[in-house]
This record gives sequence, structure tokens and C-alpha cells, in this order.
Amino acid sequence: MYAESLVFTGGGTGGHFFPAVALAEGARARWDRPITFVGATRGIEARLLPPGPWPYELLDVEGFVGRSPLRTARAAWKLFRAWRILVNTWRTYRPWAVVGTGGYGAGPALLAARSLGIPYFLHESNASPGLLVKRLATGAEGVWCGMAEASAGLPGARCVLAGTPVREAFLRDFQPLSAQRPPYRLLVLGGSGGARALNEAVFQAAPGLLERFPQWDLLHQTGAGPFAELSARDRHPRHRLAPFLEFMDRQLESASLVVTRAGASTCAELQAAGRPAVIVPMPGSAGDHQVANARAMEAAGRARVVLQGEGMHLALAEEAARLMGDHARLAGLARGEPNRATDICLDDLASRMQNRLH
Ligand SMILES: CC(=O)N[C@H]1[C@@H](OP(=O)(O)OP(=O)(O)OC[C@H]2O[C@@H](n3ccc(=O)[nH]c3=O)[C@H](O)[C@@H]2O)O[C@H](CO)[C@@H](O)[C@@H]1O
Repeated sequence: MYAESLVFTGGGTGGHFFPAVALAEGARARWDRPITFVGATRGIEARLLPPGPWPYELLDVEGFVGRSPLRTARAAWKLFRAWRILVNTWRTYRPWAVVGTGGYGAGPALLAARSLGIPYFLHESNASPGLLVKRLATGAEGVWCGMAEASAGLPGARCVLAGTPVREAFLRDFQPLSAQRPPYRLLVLGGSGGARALNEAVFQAAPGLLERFPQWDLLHQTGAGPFAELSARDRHPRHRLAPFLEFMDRQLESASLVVTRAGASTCAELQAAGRPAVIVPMPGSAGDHQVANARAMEAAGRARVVLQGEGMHLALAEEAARLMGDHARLAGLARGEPNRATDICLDDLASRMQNRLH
């Protein structure tokens, strides 16, 4: 399945997996070349790849960041084992190129590509690059950056400012906010794994908001972990819960206001769909990139930012109420913009691969 194929690798979290899906969808639309995926058995990709259109291989690897010395050693051993599996296969069935979007799921394939001299490309969504991208950037044919700031952390790399690719379903016109009719939808997103602190704040803020705004309902994505416990708790009759949402393009389209974390893909999707947001960035993300993402959305007039901390449910309720009660203010934050990131990345890939032939 690998011979002459374009391999996509990235995962662990949705923020690393979905940009790989977006790029693979773009590549499928452009070229005839076989596409394969490599990911991790414990990443979100293990749940979302089957029964998709692409052949894939899942390897037993885990993350390094923030682990004890013992777990770091175990992660290193697993990475070595997975790398060896791919190197052995790829010596015979050599891929054409490898595209990695980061996360621990991308480690084995990118390292195997480097060992065998297979051209590889990287995508970094965040303002401050992740561990894997930092280590592998100088040997990459191209490093596609979601944000201009990322290139400062990647000296010597061939960086291209691309933005963060979104899936095909987001590359279309979205119904404008002005066409919506009641009931209006407040959508809460905690990122691919959910966000416990945000869940708590929403549970505290929701009853007051829903009482005050009878034309609104609330759909709250909790994350798979907290879902069962939260489902057992008392809540307002118009406060619905879901562990994970499929078809995010449609979920955003039917929302009038989104309360969310600031993962790079979520920000790119909000922008593509043109939906206003109140963003509560995850504190302590690497290099504080979520705060940077959230501030960039605010500076572009697409969102309001509430920082996590004591009493944040009050600030969140106040900010949400201000928007829910004033459609003109809400519409002012609905600034859609088509996403061109996939084309920028794949144009670069095509030209670099072409140059290698000459
Ligand atoms: C805890 C952690 O490591 N978080 C990181 C992770 O977050 P996370 O995985 O939450 O990142 P993003 O917000 O970038 O992406 C989430 C993706 O999952 C999709 N989705 C989410 C929820 C859902 O119910 N259904 C669904 O399809 C979204 O549409 C989006 O495509 O990657 C981001 C991008 O590198 C980083 O900025 C975050 O700091």
C-alpha cells in the first residue's frame, strides 16, 4: 500500500489529525497518486480513520511531553520499534513523499522518511512549533506554517505561511447569520478532548443564560471523558450534551454563537464558517499558543476573549449575554473568510517535488 504513495501522518489530538485529513482530501482531488495514513493506536485517528477511504497503519506510540523519566523511556522505546517497522517496509515499498502535521502519531513516519531520504513536508498550526516539527524542520522540503510567528522558532527551515487547512466540508459558502431564525443555538466546544474547566463554567452559566434568553438553546460538547458524569447532573431542559460532534461544518452553520477553546483548527473552522465566538484559551498550552490564537481572533474582530481563572463563569456569562441580546453586535463578529491553506501547501509540495526531478 505504500509503494509510490503520498503518506499523511499526524494525530493524537484532533488538532493534529484533521489538518492531515484536509490535506489528504485536497491531494485526492488533485492527483491520482495512492494515499496512505500512518497514526497511533491510542490517538483520535484510531477512532476516526476506519472505515474511511484510505488505507492506514496504526502504530503503538505515545507522547513524550510532560512525562516522568520512566514513561519517557517507554515512549522512546515504542517510537524506536514503530520507526523500525516502517523503515523495514519502506526499504522495499518506498513512498513518494511523507506529509506530517505533528503530534506523537506523526513521529515514526517522519523519522523513517528522514532515515531513508524520502522527501517529507511538515505543517505546524500553532504560533510556537511542537517538539517534532522543531526537531525535523531543517531536513524538511517545506514547513507550512499556520501562523507567521512559527517561523521564528524554526531557524534554517524552509517556511511557507499557509494558514491551517480545514476539511473539504468547510470549503463552501455558509448560510449567513442574518438568515437564521429562532431557536438560536449557543454551541460550546471544548476541543477534540473536551475541556473540564470550561465544562464547569458552562454548567454554572447556562441556567441563567437560558432563562434570560428563551429563544436560545445550548448544545455542549463535553469531551468523551467527562460526558457520563456530566450527563448525570441536573441541568436546564434546553442544555443538551454530546461527547463528540460529527460534521462540525454543519454544527457551526447551525450555531449563532460559539463558546470554545482556541485550538488552531477550531479557530480556522470558525473563520471559514464565519461564526462569532467567545474564546476561553486553554491556559498553559505549549508556548501559551492558545492565548496567542485567541488574541489573533479577537484582533481580527472575530471573537471576544475570556481568560480562564476564578469567577470565569461570570465573565463568560456576561460576554455571552451581551452578544445573545444584541444581534447587531453578534453579526459584527461574523466575519467569514475562505480558507486557502490546503492549496498553498499542495502547490508548494508540487513545485518542490518537481524541482527534485531537475
Ligand atoms: C490538549 C491539547 O493538546 N490541545 C491541542 C490540540 O487541541 P485540539 O485537538 O482540541 O485542537 P483544535 O481545536 O485545533 O482541533 C480540534 C479539531 O477537532 C474537531 N472536533 C472537535 C470536537 C468535536 O466534538 N468534533 C470535532 O470534529 C474540530 O472540528 C477540529 O477540527 O491541538 C491544537 C492544534 O495543534 C492545539 O492548539 C491544542 O493546544
